[in-house]
Amino acid sequence: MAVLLSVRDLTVSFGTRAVVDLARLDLAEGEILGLAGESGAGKSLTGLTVLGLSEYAGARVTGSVVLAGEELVGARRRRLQQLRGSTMALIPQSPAGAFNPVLTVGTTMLRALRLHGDSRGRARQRAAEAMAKVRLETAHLRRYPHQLSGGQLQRVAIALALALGARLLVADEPTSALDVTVQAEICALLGALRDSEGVAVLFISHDLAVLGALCDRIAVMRAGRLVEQGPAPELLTAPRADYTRELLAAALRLGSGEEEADGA
Ligand SMILES: Nc1ncnc2c1ncn2[C@@H]1O[C@H](COP(=O)(O)OP(=O)(O)OP(=O)(O)O)[C@@H](O)[C@H]1O
Repeated sequence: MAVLLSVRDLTVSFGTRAVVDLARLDLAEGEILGLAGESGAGKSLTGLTVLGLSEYAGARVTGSVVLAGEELVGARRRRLQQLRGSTMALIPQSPAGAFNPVLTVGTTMLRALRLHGDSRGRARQRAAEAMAKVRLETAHLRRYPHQLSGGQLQRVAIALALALGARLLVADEPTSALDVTVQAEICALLGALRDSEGVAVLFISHDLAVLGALCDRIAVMRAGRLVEQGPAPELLTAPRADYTRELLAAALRLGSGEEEADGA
């Protein structure tokens, strides 16, 4: 499969402190790559940097991030704005904050599509098509964000990205605010969209069980650096790095602790 995203020698720094230092990370078209690691490992900043957003947080970025053949590090803000939506999109942890509360989600979607150059008719058609892809009725477009559940709103956020034509979704803990059943539904949806639409997903999570169920490959980060990466089943069953083994052991302990709590 063709490479969609190629990261090389990427550093992200605040002052003199480099919090991300990634030698090499690739993502193919139609691939789901999980980014794992404990809190503070630099996962979110890596995602934000791919989206061209970390400079807004005051970070300095060096190295190379090539998306669909185009260098993003040092690209003009206006160009990055165009690419966010048309080629790449953020699927946030809490989509409620990403939607304007006083507009119906349909109005938000139509405005975004019109901003990216669609006619009114084309925008309506695309919005309806995208809602079908995320398996939501178009009637939901007439609702306000607070009238939708967290899972439905997350689907609308994904629909908006698809309607705009995004090829890469950067999903930063997109299911951690949802209950377990809805979490599984959103993961299944992302897997289905990879298969049917060929979208690629950079899926950021500290939850190895979620990553194992969804991802084609997993990359493990620690203190800003890549510890190891590989196909998900191999990495989870035969990790090479001690740190990955520690993360897996911690996840297992957490899992068994939850079972005890459930059984109590
Ligand atoms: N705006 C900022 N200014 C200074 N340091 C920051 C800023 N944003 C993040 N950092 C630091 O960068 C490091 C990486 O943060 P990041 O949010 O990417 O970690 P993470 O792996 O996503 O963690 P979590 O799972 O808790 O979200 C942390 O040490 C954090 O304190």
